[in-house]
Amino acid sequence: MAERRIVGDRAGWRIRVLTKHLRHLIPGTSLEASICLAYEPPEVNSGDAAFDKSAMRALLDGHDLETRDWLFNLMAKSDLFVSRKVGDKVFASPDFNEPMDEMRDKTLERIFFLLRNGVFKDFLKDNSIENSLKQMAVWEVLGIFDHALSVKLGVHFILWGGSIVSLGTQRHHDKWLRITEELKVFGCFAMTELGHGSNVRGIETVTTYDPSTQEFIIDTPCESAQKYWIGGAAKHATHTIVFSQLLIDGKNEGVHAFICQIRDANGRWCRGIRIADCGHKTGLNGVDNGRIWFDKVRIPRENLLNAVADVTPDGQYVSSIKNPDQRFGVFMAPLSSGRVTIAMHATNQAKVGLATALRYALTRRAFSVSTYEPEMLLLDYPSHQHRLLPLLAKTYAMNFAALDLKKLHLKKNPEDSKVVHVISSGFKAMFSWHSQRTLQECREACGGQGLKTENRIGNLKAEYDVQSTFEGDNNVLMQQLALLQLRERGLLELLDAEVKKIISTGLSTSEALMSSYKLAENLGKAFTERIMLEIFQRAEEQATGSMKKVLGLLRTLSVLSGVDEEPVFLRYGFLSPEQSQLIHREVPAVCAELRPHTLHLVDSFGIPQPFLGLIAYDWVESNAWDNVSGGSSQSIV
Ligand SMILES: Cc1cc2nc3c(=O)[nH]c(=O)nc-3n(C[C@H](O)[C@H](O)[C@H](O)COP(=O)(O)OP(=O)(O)OC[C@H]3O[C@@H](n4cnc5c(N)ncnc54)[C@H](O)[C@@H]3O)c2cc1C
Repeated sequence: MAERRIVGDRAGWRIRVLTKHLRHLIPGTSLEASICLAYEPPEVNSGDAAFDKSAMRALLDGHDLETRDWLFNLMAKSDLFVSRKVGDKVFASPDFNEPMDEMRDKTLERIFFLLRNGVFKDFLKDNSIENSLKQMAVWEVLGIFDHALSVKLGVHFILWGGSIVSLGTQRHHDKWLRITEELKVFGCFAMTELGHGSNVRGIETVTTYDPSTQEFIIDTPCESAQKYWIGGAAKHATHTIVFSQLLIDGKNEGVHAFICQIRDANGRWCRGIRIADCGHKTGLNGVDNGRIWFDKVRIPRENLLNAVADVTPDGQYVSSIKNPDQRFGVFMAPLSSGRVTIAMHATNQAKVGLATALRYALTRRAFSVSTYEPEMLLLDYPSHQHRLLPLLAKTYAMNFAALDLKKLHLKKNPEDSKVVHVISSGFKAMFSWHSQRTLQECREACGGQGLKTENRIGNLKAEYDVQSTFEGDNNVLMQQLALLQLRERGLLELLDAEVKKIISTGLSTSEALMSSYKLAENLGKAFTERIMLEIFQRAEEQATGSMKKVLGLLRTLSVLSGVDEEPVFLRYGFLSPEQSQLIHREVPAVCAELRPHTLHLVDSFGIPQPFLGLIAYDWVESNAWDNVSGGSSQSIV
């Protein structure tokens, strides 16, 4: 019966689509059903959900569902965010065909629209965990719309504002937080230099102190010390946090952070400041990245962010942290928040890509098993399931892990900082790599449609590509991770043996660790995956019935496929060849079991239709003639 109902729905649907087409093209035509259109909405090719999708969505999002829906809705109703309307559907996405300057101005316009609508209210003045979680929900939703928008705001609120909160004291909070929240100042974060990116300790900007005027003097002593890539600096920022070596009485006290104004109220550079544009990028052109030189710029003594170190009016250096390594660690703290945000964004991008590609796989048919048989749905090919469903399972695992990380980060005590640093570094690196890999697979899984701007996936890849290198380069983070404190036994023992062997040849410990980089990186991955598995199991405990069963399948698939694709397990003898073969056979079986749940699993992401990519079905259903008319796809608003 159920089968007959679905077949009936399909036939009815085809007739409706054809009717629409032919009436439009040849008014008055008499119509018959035809099989020439092989697209059906994804819902036709999925049964009813075996679990409660709203409960699954609540488990995935974890907090602030109302805020998320309110913001999605606010954007989907504004022409500033909607690039295209197709029949009764709207598609919210930036126009990536706009010239760079227009994209940057549009980002700013969107920010002020959000400000007028109260989106940033109490973002910095209210430090409660509830308010911080709400902010994170806002970043997530904005990031689903556009990475440039979330980066530009992230630089202003998380890096500039967050540095003032965590590295500054009351006098800084009183002076800067309210005007930051109201966007009366626009802040940026100048850490990276042309000569030093990953190695922040090596930066060459120098700050000295003049007791006669009670001012600091910031200087760019050479070309490699110019600040580079500074988000917001090229056009809009009025102020920056500058990271610089602090020289007191000729002694280098290490990297410190200062507040410095770079533009006046008319947008002109302040005295001693020079700024240049980093120019067009392969993605993220809605952000104005710039270069800054400081030519002996004078700032008041109070502009040193002095939570852990200060300079007295007569020029004495004082610090509550004597150990320079620990002090440096504190100054890097704002980057932890950035890494938590990247872990969330990376998960969400994978979700948008998968929701789009899996919906496509549930509408698109290609080839028949035998002549006269209907063509098969892409998602019914085991190979297609094998390409996409393990990525879906891993994305679920990442979702729970990112949610856990957010809470760990917001609730941390000072003594937890190192743990948060290690976990956020591992998650940031693994998730951003996973997201890029997923988007590429999704783009290919949509065939030619994957290249269409409206499909979103290609642009997401370009816009989010930078995640693997900023806020700590992934490769560097993964090695640091392993060296710090991890105890993944098998790999750790191997690493230990290898390092000792190299040292016995006369090399230093650092040199030995450097040449054992592959083992160190694998150790980092093993650690991260184990933590993710533990978090997944905890999330599963909150579910019951069918939902628990489906989550169990996803967990199994994420672990099995992770092991299956990672030759390190076999190479180092953690798995026998027989175990490896068994896993290899199990992955397709679990994929097949998950297949009926696919649409409901991506629906549970809670990402509304306007924020997903346009799939082939959308074109057939309501838009086939728009393209024929020759208009640019971005101009039909
Ligand atoms: C779009 C964009 C926006 C940015 N926004 C800001 C901003 O607002 N503020 C800011 O301060 N910075 C910003 N940055 C800079 C960013 O943080 C740096 O690019 C990043 O830290 C990497 O530094 P780098 O580019 O100098 O790379 P490098 O440090 O030169 O690294 C190059 C390569 O060398 C490898 N490598 C480096 N060290 C090691 C090692 N020890 N062992 C093995 N391999 C190593 C890395 O893995 C990497 O693959 C931004 C960058 C971009 C592209």
